Amino acid sequence: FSVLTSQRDGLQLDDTTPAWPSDKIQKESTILNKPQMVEYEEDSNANPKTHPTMTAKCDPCPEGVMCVPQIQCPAHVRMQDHEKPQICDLPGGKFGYCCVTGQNHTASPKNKARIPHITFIPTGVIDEARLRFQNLMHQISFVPVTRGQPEFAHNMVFHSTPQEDMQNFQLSKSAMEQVITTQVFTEKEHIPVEDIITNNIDLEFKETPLEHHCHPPRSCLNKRSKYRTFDGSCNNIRPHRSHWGAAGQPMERLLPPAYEDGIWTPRIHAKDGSLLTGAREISRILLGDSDRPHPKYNLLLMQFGQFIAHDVTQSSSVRLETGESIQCCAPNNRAVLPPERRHFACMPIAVEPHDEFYANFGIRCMNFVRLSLAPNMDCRATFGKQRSKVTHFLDASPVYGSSLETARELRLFQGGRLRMFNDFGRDMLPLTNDKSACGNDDPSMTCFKSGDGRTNQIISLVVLHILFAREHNRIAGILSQINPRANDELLYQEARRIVIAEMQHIIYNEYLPSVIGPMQMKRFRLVPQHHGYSNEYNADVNPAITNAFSGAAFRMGHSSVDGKFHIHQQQSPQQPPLQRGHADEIILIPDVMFNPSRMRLRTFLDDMMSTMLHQPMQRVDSAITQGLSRFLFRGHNPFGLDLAAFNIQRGRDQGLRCYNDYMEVMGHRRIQSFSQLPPEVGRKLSQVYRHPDDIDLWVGGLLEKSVEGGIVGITFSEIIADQFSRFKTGDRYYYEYNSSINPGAFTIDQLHEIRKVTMARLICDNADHLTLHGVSPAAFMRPDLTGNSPVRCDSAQIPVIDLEAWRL
Ligand code: HEM
Ligand SMILES: [Ca+2]
Repeated sequence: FSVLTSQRDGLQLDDTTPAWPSDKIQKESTILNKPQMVEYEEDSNANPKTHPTMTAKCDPCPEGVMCVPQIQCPAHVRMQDHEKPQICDLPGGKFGYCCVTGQNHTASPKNKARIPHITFIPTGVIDEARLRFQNLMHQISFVPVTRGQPEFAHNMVFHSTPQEDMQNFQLSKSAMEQVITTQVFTEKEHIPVEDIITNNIDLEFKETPLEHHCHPPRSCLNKRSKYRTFDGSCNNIRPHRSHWGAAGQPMERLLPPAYEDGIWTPRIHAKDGSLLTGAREISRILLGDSDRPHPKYNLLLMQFGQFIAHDVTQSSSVRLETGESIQCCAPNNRAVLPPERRHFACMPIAVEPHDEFYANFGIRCMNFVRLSLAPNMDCRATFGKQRSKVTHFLDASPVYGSSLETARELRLFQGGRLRMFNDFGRDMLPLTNDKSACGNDDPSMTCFKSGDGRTNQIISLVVLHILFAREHNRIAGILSQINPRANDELLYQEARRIVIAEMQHIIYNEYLPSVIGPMQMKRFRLVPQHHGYSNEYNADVNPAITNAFSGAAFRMGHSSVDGKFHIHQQQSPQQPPLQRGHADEIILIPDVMFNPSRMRLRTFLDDMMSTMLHQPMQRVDSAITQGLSRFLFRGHNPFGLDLAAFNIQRGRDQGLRCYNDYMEVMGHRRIQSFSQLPPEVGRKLSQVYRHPDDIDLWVGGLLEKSVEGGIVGITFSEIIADQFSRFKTGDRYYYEYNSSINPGAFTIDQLHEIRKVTMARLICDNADHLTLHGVSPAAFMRPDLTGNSPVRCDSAQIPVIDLEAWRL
C-alpha cells in the first residue's frame, strides 16, 4: 500500500461532505446504546464482535434537558445514578448527549443541594481545619532528596522556573486549605461521597477566612486582540470564562473522581475491600520489556507526542516551603517512611522483597509525591483538582513559554527573533544556568532553556525544541525581508502566529490520524479542511486538559519509547535506509536524560533527526522498555526509577476511576470477569487485580488491540479524540477559524499556505543538512514503507510554504 494514500485517508473528508452521514449517526448511536465488547491484544475469537443493527433516529431528550455535544456534558452530571447517557441528534447531523448541564459544566439546580439547609461553614469547622492543616504542614520528613539521585531528576519534570515553583507552592497551599476544610465539613455532616463527587453540595467559602483564596477570573481588556496571550487567558471572552485553558488552571474530569473520601484521599481499596496491589508489582508482573518495533511508525511520532504532551499539560508535585522536594522513603530507599513521619502529600510506592530487579539493591521504597492542586475559583467546596502549569491550548507554549515573563526572557528583541546560542555557526537553544533544569552540578554539562522546563529530559526532545525555535527565526527572517518596515514586535508576533498554526496543522493533519485512526478523526470532526474556513468554535466548550488524558491516555506514548537510539549517520542521499542492528553508535536512553551535551557535537542534530526518521517506534502495548521501567533518570546510579509504576500511582493520585468506568462511558460493555478476556491477558490481570473493576485505566488501555489505522486501543483513542476536540472547538484562535470567530484569523491565501506545511518541510527547512540529506514525505512513517523513501528537500513531494501571503 502507499503510505501517502493511507495517511491521507484521514483527509478525504472535504468540507462539503456532511461529516456525519445519516447512516453513521444511526450506527454510532446504536453502538453507544448497545455497548460492544472491546478487543484486546492476542484476541482472536474469544469475543466475536456483534454487529449493531440499525435503529431509527434518536429519541428527543426529556423536557427541560438539553441535547449538547458530548464534550459539553460533564461526567458528574451524565453519570448521575450511573445511568448511561441518552444519545440525541444535534443540528447538522451531529450527535450529542441529553444532558442536564448548564453552561458552566455544573449540574442544573434541579439536581443540586440534597442538603440545602447547610450552605455556610460553621466556625468550628474552619478552626478545626486550620489546626489540621497546620499539623500536616509540620509533620514533614526532612530526609533530603539530593542532587544526583534519580528522585531529584523526577522532581525536575515538574520544574518550570524558580518563581513559578514558588507561586505554585502558595497556590497549592491555598487549595489544600480548601480541601481540608471540605474534608472536615463533610466528615462532621456525614455527607455521602456520591454527593461530593457529583458537586451536589452547595457550600461556599465566601465570608469565611478562606475567601481570600478564591480568585475570580480577571476581566479582559482587549477581547479582539489579534494575538493569543502568553498564559492562555482571555481566549474565551464570555464573562467568567476568561481563565478557561489558561496556565495554572485545574484539569477537567471526564468522570467523577475515585477518591476514598470523595475529596482527595487516594483510592487504595479494591472492589472487595482488600488493598489494591501496589503500582510497582503491577508494573513488574504485567508490563515487562520486549522489543516490538511498530510496522508503520518511527520514533519521530513518539517524540513529537511528548512535545505535544508538554504543550498541553504539566502537573506539579507538592513541595516543601523551601522549594525542596519531599522524600517519602527512609534513607537509601530501605523502607517506606511510617505514616506519622511522612509529609501529607506522600504516596510512596512499596517495593516487595521478591522484586527481581530492585531487591538486588536492597530497595524497598520508591519516592512518590502527590500532585499539587488549584484553589477553586468559584469559591465553592469541592474535591481536589489538579493544577496544570502550562497553557492547556495547543499554542506552542514549549517554544514561547506559558507566561509573559518567560516569553520575554526567550526573545532577542531584534527582528522578531528568539534568542539562540550560536554554536560555531549552528543555532542552538540558549544555554541555561538554572540548576534545576539539569540533574547535576557538572559545569561542563550543557543544559538548554526554552519555553518549557522539561526540555532537557531526553535529547531527542531537545532536537524538536531546536527545530521549532529555528522555524520561528526562519519565518521572522523572511517576514522582515518581505516587510522591511515591520518592527520587532510585529515580526515576533506574526512569526509566532504562523508557527502555532503550522504546529496545529501538523498535529491535526499528520500526527493525530496516526494515533487515533481515521474513524475517530471523522467521528469527532477533527479532520482539517482542504479549503475554506472551519466553523466549529463553541464557546461552551472548556478546552482544559482532562485527568484521564494527562494521567493515563496520553501516557500511552511511554509504551512507544525504545530503550536505545541506534544512531545512524547518513553518509549520502543514496545510502539505503537504516538496517536494524547496523548503527554507528548505540545510545541507551537513560544516558541522555537530563544530559543533552551531545547536542554540541557538530553532526548530532542531523544524526538524531535521521535516527528518529529511520528507527521504528515501539508498539503501544503492554511492553515498556526497561530504560523507563528500571533505569529512568538513573544518572550515575546502577538503578533508576520505574515510570510505569509512576503512571499507575499517578492515576490513583489523580482520582482516576477504574478502566471499566471509562470504557462504559465511551459506550462499551464492561468486563464482568477475567474469563471474558483472551486467556493470557485474563490470567495476567487476575494475578494483580481481584476484580475487573480494579484495573487501572493506564493498564487496561494499553492491553487493548489498536484501532484500525491507529496506534492505541478504542478507549484511549476516544479519550484522546475528546481532548483534541476540546483543543479545537474550545480555542477561539484555532488556525482554521475565520475572523468572525478568531480575531487573529488568517486570510484565505495565508490559510492555503499553512495547509501545505508538513513535518517533513519543517525538518527540511531547519536541519543542519550536514549528514541529513533526504526526508521521507510522510515524516512520522517508516521510510521503508512503499512510497515513503527519503526524497531531497526540493522535491515537489515536500511542498513549500510561500510567505509572500504575509506581505503586511
Ligand atoms: C521519551 C521519553 C519519556 C520520558 C523519559 C518521560 C518521562 C515522564 C515522566 C517522568 C513523567 C512524570 C511522571 C509522574 O510522576 O507522573 C511523564 C509524564 C507524562 N508523559 Fe512522559 N516521558 C517520555 C515520553 C512521553 C511520550 C512519548 C508521551 C506522549 C506521547 C508522554 C506523555 C506524558 C504525559 C501526558 C505525562 C503527564 C504530564 C503531566 O500532566 O504532568 N511522555 N513523562
Ligand atoms: Ca500550551
